[in-house]
Amino acid sequence: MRIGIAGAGAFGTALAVTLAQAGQAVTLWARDAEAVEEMRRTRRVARLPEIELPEGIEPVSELSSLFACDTILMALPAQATRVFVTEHAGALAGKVLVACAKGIDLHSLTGQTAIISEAVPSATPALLTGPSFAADIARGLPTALTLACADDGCGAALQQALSTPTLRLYRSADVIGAELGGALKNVIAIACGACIGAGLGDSARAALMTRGFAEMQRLAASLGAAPETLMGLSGFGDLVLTCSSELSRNYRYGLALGRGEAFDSHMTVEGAATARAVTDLAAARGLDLPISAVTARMVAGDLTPLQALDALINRPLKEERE
Ligand SMILES: NC(=O)C1=CN([C@@H]2O[C@H](COP(=O)(O)OP(=O)(O)OC[C@H]3O[C@@H](n4cnc5c(N)ncnc54)[C@H](O)[C@@H]3O)[C@@H](O)[C@H]2O)C=CC1
Ligand SMILES: O=C(CO)COP(=O)(O)O
Repeated sequence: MRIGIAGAGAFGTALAVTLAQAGQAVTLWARDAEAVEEMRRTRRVARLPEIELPEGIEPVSELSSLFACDTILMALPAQATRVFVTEHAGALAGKVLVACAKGIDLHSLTGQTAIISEAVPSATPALLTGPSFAADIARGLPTALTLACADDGCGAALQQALSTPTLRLYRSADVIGAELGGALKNVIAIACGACIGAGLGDSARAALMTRGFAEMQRLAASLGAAPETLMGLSGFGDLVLTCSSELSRNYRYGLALGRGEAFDSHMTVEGAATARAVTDLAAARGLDLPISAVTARMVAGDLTPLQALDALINRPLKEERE
């Protein structure tokens, strides 16, 4: 298996580092030729400046080098994947394409693997997701993720090839469930950050995580996910990590909203677009997802965190299981 990674941001680089340290040769592609030249010279990447790139990583800016690989990990931001795979559908034909982004595409309202399948029908789509910060993976801290693939043989081969001494992969055939868990938890993480940033307390955050998880389960079930997948690493596991750590950009973005502060617009915050996508999906399916809905309105600047709280806490009382 010849592994290429599209996107030399934090996550793409972290995966390249752990794979190279485990002895794999990795082609790491970035679109910016100058940045790649700098990576070659310094063996460092801007998004993970404290990490030295091992020898096994070849940074490239030529797409032909990336397309020479048979297995490509797609580590671009979620909203960039559709354009990339559509533009390069011919070169990607027949390849194994592993989606690593966590977000719902705003244009199609589908997950990353559906975008891949639509643009490149002959590719085999898979998904790598679960609780992990790029910095932890790159530093060699222990991490467990989900490798989801509808094709069992391909899933097993990817599980073997992408596991390293510090990165343990569990296999799943429920691609839809795994990708929804990873995408939807980012929306709830923004809500939790806003809650803490606005000084509403840890009890309110626990309520948001729990009721937010109920929303994730509701939407995922309506889109065909297996309930147990949401209980695993890609759903519950990643929700816990992202809603409770200031290493999360989604959580930090929420904190800034809660405090009324500005946030770095160059930072990848997947939950912002996905909150809008979730609102559209919920409307189309007649689902009530109040936390996701007020989060989308906070992101759009239509509600302050305190107005969002007001909207949530004054809803009609109901049974917990509803
Ligand atoms: N950073 C983390 O800890 C983790 C990130 N992820 C997921 O990985 C995905 C990527 O995140 P990061 O690497 O952290 O983001 P990042 O912001 O560090 O890197 C994204 C990279 O993609 C490049 N890029 C953006 N648009 C592009 C386009 N149209 N064509 C080509 N390149 C483009 C950027 O220049 C940048 O190098 C996100 O969906 C995120 O949720 C998943 C697990 C952990
Ligand atoms: O997905 C992640 C952790 O599993 C990374 O979270 P952020 O994108 O919020 O930084």
